[in-house]
Amino acid sequence: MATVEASDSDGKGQGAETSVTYYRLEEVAKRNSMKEIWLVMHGRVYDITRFLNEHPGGEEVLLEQAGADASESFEDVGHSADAREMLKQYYIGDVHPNDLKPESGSKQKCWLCNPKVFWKKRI
Ligand code: HEM
Repeated sequence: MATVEASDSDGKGQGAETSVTYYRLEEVAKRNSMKEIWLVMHGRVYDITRFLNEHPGGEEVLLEQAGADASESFEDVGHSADAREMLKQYYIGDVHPNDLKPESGSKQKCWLCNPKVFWKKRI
């Protein structure tokens, strides 16, 4: 785990300072039980231990994703704006930059599916 001070200010002491804690994926992977459950979603780490019993979709689906990247499953369900808002209260930090991989489902991923990029590549 590493904590880095990030600042929105112009360096003159103005603006809100925030500190981000970075977690390695191997650290997240250890939190995979009912006792402690963390998830990664879109590069962010969430400690959802206290949410387990409250999840409207049940605890089983969360346990299946425990300690792993649940971005795709979360999006597949088509969670509401309320659900996305709820996420904030469980946020504990970001995935360490060295462990970040390109988001699956990104527009860049499938150039064949994107006519503009497809034609560019052919020329
Ligand atoms: C901390 C992360 C999550 C939060 C805050 C959350 C929140 C919610 C909420 C509020 C609902 C009610 C429906 C809605 O408002 O969209 C819901 C339903 C559901 N969630 Fe999640 N969820 C989370 C993660 C997940 C994950 C990782 C899965 C993985 C499969 C999942 C699967 C489901 C399912 C299957 C339903 C039921 C959908 C239905 O009955 O139509 N959720 N969740």
